[in-house]
Amino acid sequence: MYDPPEGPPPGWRPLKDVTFAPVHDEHWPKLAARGWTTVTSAPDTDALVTAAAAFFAQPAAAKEVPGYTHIAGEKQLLTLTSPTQFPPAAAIWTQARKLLLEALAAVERSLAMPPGALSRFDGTHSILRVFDYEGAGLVAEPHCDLGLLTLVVSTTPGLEVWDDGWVPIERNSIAGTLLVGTELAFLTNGRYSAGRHRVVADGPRYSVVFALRAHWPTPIDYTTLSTPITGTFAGPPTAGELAQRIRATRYNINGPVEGRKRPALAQSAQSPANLSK
Ligand SMILES: O=C(O)CCC(=O)C(=O)O
Ligand SMILES: [Fe+2]
Repeated sequence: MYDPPEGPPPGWRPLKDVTFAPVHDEHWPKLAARGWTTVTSAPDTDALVTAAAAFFAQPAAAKEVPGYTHIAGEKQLLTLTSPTQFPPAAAIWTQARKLLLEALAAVERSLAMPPGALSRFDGTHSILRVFDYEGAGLVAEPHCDLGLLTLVVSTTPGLEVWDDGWVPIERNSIAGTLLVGTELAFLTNGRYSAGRHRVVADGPRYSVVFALRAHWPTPIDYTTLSTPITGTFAGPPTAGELAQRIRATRYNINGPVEGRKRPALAQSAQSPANLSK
């Protein structure tokens, strides 16, 4: 069988070398090529996990709060849309957001974008999720995240990332994993790939997932995003319209199981070129 060559199409300029302290220099290029890399330091989530475990251990009636979901046999999760919604999460929210904004600044430098070209999408649409996985086996199906960048920190290995095969990235003791979301793949005109991942659990596992998502009202300035490295591109006028186009091509992996029986959506449906139409 013929395997197409790896790498950008002819004529694309290479990304600039950048240094981002929490990622080993030799690991950084994986972020663009595959959409994931490991970080050597991440916020300490112990206190948040302890508080969340106490919350999850309560009877169902006590958990009827906004953002709580239970998928029987698979997981319980708490989705926070602001840092004050669950006070034990406030410090992690601040630290994770800072780490991801710094990573985004490194992405800007690697693409010869002016400072702020991507980090200006920061706003009030980011989320923090705490998961209590109770099932075994595949507890989060393969997917790419919606947003700009995601940080995953867990108590037990389980996250797997795609690299021509599933890589159980948390089996080596790592501080956390950085994932590229579909919004960032689009805003870099595909120079950063969205990181495909899934969760395979072999016992109880807690994870803290901070997803930096583009602020919906922010206009997308294609002149600033188009550089000699990204090339020229165009698409929806605002981050909100971009998010809606991405959502229209996918389903929520943390939703009810019945809604997830559809075959995995073709990656092409989410390619930057398709989203710009
Ligand atoms: O729990 C995890 O490690 C990852 C969960 C995930 O991929 C997601 O919620 O998008
Ligand atoms: Fe995810």
